[in-house]
Amino acid sequence: MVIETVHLGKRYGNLQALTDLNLSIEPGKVFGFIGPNGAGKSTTMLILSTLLEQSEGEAFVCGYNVRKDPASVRQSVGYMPDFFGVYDNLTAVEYLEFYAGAYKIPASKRRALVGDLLELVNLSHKADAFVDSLSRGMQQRLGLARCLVHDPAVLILDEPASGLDPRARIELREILKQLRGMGKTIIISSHVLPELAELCDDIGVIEKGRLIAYGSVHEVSNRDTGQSRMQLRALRNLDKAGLLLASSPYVHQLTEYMGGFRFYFQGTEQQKAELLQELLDEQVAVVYYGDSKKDLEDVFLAITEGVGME
Ligand SMILES: Nc1ncnc2c1ncn2[C@@H]1O[C@H](COP(=O)(O)OP(=O)(O)OP(=O)(O)O)[C@@H](O)[C@H]1O
Repeated sequence: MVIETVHLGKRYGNLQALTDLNLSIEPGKVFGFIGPNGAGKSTTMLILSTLLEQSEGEAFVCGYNVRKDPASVRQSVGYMPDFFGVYDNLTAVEYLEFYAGAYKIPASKRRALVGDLLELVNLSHKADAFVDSLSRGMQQRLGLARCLVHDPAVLILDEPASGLDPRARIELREILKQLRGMGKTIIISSHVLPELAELCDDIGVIEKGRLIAYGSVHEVSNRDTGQSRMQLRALRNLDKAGLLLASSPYVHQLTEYMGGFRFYFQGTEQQKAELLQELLDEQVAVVYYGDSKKDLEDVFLAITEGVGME
């Protein structure tokens, strides 16, 4: 395991911000940490980055104990806080060279390293721009480059997509996919699930300091309700599709939606595949048949509903 927490807990005075957190993240995986504001995501990430000491339990990064061997953990981790300041009067190159120096990268190697990093985060064209003149999306990407200067095995990214417009989010996601392809283990937090669904191997949902769901995106999405929200779009024979769906024992709460239907499917993957085959046999010109993405948000709301309310 690259990251492991064992009965991890954190108290701030009287407030128990994190309770009995047990996580195991394998090498090369992207783990999405989801929860509303104040759930304990940042607290966990700060502990794993050695910037905050836990009150209970243990945490390990690349086999190093965060409390006993923080220097080794820091060499293994690139941490991006949810808010970071950028310095005025520094260009993107100078900014990254400064951090490369802080990580004791030899001066002779810094220029080439910074060039590579800027290319990775699509900022080569802004190398000599002042950092405070960059857009929010570009600053986020520069922040990502900053936490890569020492080539860490693990990236811990606290809400990296917050405050970004859709295009900037997509750009960030593409870069994260590249980093995943390079074998990095990534923990990324968000208070919205759909944003992470595509990127993550596993997700954990945290609420009031407790992990309340943990597993693959698919497992967590279907866990609570035991059913998945589906969407069908078709070009022709929609009336036939409607009749077929309405008569299926697996389909519930069928509604028309954007040139097709939305419905809840209660059944196995095999039964899902058979239903699609029946639609095709009826000459329904299917252009989309799959999970209704937007609804992952509903799942999140359903899972977290009532947690922490006595
Ligand atoms: N330094 C601190 N002192 C006291 N309480 C704190 C401190 N930092 C965080 N908390 C509290 O601990 C709880 C967890 O906060 P945390 O920042 O870990 O949540 P989060 O899930 O990261 O939320 P956000 O998305 O808002 O950052 C919250 O109730 C918060 O108010």
